[in-house]
Amino acid sequence: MISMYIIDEQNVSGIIENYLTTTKTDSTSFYLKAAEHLISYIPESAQRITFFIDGSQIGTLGAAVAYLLSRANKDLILFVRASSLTEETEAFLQILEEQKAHIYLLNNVNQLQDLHAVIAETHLIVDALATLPKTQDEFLFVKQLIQVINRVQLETLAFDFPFYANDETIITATNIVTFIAAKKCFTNTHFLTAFGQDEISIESLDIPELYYQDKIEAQYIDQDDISDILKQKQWSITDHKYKFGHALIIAGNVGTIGAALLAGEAALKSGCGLVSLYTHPELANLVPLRNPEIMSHAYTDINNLQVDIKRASSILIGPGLGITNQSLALLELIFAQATCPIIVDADALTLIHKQPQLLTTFSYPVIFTPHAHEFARFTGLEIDEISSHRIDVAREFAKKYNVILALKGYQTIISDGITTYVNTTGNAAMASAGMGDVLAGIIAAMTAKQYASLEATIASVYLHGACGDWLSIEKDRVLATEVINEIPDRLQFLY
Ligand SMILES: NC(=O)C1=CN([C@@H]2O[C@H](COP(=O)(O)OP(=O)(O)OC[C@H]3O[C@@H](n4cnc5c(N)ncnc54)[C@H](OP(=O)(O)O)[C@@H]3O)[C@@H](O)[C@H]2O)[C@@H](O)CC1
Ligand SMILES: Nc1ncnc2c1ncn2[C@@H]1O[C@H](COP(=O)(O)OP(=O)(O)O)[C@@H](O)[C@H]1O
Repeated sequence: MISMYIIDEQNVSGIIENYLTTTKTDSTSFYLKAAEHLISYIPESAQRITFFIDGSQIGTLGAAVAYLLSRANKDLILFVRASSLTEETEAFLQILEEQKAHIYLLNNVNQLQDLHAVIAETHLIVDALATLPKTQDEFLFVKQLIQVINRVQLETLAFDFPFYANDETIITATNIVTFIAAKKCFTNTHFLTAFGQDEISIESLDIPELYYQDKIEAQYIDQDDISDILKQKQWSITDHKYKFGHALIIAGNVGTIGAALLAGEAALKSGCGLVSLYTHPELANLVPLRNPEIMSHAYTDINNLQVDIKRASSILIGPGLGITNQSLALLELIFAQATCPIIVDADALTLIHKQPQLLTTFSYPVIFTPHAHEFARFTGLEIDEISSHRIDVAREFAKKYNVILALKGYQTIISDGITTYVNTTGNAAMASAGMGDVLAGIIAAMTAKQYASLEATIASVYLHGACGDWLSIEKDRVLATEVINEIPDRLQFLY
């Protein structure tokens, strides 16, 4: 993990400025001290180095590193993209100019034609750009600049984050050193596809958390967080099954009874005391043949269902349920009568979209677990919009509907609208049918065991991914049932 906290990349300059002003730190000394650390990221073998800097504080860090490198007799070319520079950058550039570094002001598209040839002669690119384009002209300029830089295919060190024009046009950095904390752009799907966490190092710049705590957008979940959550519940040798909670699951249909079984089995393996499954009338009798621990009923048995709704300590609705009027009626019944946390997954997410008034009436915790496609269907947002702003869209949705949202995928985002978490477990070997049904079953168990809903969701998402990571050490593909069987061991390990 690179850092626990995630901040917006556009806040870094302000945080540095505020820190320098508040602490009355001498800014030149600050940048030079930071540059002394940063210089260790420059390979010894790179003799000719191209810098791209701008008017941001990141640009100043670039200029400070260039200044130190010029004293080490490196050959430097600096391209400066800015209408105004910080005082410190101006001062560093003045010295660099005196020391015969090549400095070019980069403000004209025509200059880009010759840029490729100039950069190609060097051994390393340092991307110290951080000011995102504000106008269409700037955007077009930056886009072309990035394309030229990427075409050279040189080793590229990015300061803070690889500079980007949009999701498709990002500097293809080979190394990233990020400042203060991790950056929000790192959680976007395009970035996650382009860069691995291994390529990212962090330098705190010795700025204490106090100076950015109000800018924290999200935090990565780590193993210690999960252990702390799990340890909140200690079980006694005299406990009976009701102490471990009763999960009520409404799931499955003709052709998708598997989803219901996966959720039910996952709930049991996650330590739930009892699981009651309500499913399609033709399938209810088949459930015990596969899993005798699960109590199964037809979802048309409304009298029994109403009793179980009152007895349940968590209710999961949706996996494989089907998008039918019957399912919608069940959803309405649950929302009307529940007194415990509800997990809304899969088809129930699609159905609830048709009855949004349900989301204005509940008084118990509600947990939504959409994948990106289900989330797009619900919100009307484009998949691209979701992929580019995963933290923002998850937080805003959770806040708007007063629910806990787990936006699934690589690095699942979990938010209650106030605090947002980014999961650090799970991998593409888990991209197989029924994997989300298993997660829903784990969350049903954790909430049934009376963990607070947000903490139950975080712990479940982490545990689910940890099972997948463990299994994928020896396998390229991981099945949903394999994850279920791994749950008890991983759970014990995390305790
Ligand atoms: N054994 C069983 O009984 C099983 C039963 N199941 C049950 O089936 C029901 C339907 O669930 P479902 O998610 O497959 O279909 P649905 O919501 O219509 O989405 C379809 C489109 O969404 C997309 N997409 C899909 N996943 C995505 C992702 N992770 N992240 C992003 N996008 C994703 C993809 O579109 P694409 O990206 O290819 O354009 C795809 O074409 C549900 O009740 C479930 O519980 C399944 O769990 C399987 C095992
Ligand atoms: N590439 C991936 N990296 C990490 N986790 C993944 C990846 N692909 C899928 N998963 C996880 O697997 C689960 C898939 O859920 P979902 O798409 O609802 O599956 P299904 O509908 O088949 O049950 C989610 O928890 C998701 O986070």
